[in-house]
Amino acid sequence: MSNVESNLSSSREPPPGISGQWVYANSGNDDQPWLSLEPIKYYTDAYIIQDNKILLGYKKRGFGKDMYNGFGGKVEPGETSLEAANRELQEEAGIEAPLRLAGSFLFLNEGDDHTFHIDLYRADEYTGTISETDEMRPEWFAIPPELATPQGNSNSREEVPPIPYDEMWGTDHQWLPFLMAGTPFIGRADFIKEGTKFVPKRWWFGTRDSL
Ligand SMILES: CNc1ncnc2c1ncn2[C@@H]1O[C@H](COP(=O)(O)OP(=O)(O)OP(=O)(O)O)[C@@H](O)[C@H]1O
Repeated sequence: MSNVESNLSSSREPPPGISGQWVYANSGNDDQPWLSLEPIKYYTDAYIIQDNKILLGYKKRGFGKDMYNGFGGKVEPGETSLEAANRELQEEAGIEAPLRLAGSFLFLNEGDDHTFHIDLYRADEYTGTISETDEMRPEWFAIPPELATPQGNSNSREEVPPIPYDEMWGTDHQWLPFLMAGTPFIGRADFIKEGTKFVPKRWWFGTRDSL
């Protein structure tokens, strides 16, 4: 096998920390070394999808400040990941929803003493009134036309802006389409910090037909 072929086939293999039967979906900066895995801390992010729109929150303080993200946070001791996702959705957006696991990924940031394991949840309905909190400002964005479904009311979709990927984590555009399509996914994203910015160093995502 030539070097080019062996690099290509190894970049399609799941990275350290990822196991199970996953089909390669995308990767980037495959020539970069992976960071070394650190002890894992568990986090959640939750997304509401309705009428071909997705609800994101603009983070007003703390980690990820000034970026749009799902509603979520740390899994506290004694909680399951799903319990944490429900609690954080209530705390940060003021709503309740029948969240379902959509995928997960590992996030490493150079120099950090831990690896983030982030479970991503989705619900297609919610109860309560979406409310701005100290931490998050909720806003609706349009699902891209290729992922929009006929069930949704597309008129309201046209009244909101497209997903603001340039104000989100640098690898979100690699996996958020899987969450919106309902395709289970897993992955890993390593970042380096340049000044105050987090820059993707290397990433890999895989999918499968069902969880
Ligand atoms: C590529 N990297 C990433 N991509 C997408 N989302 C990421 C992320 N890295 C962290 N996140 C999310 O950012 C929130 C931080 O949580 P954070 O606010 O610190 O937690 P929590 O609310 O428990 O904290 P406080 O109680 O306020 O300290 C939490 O939803 C977590 O999933």
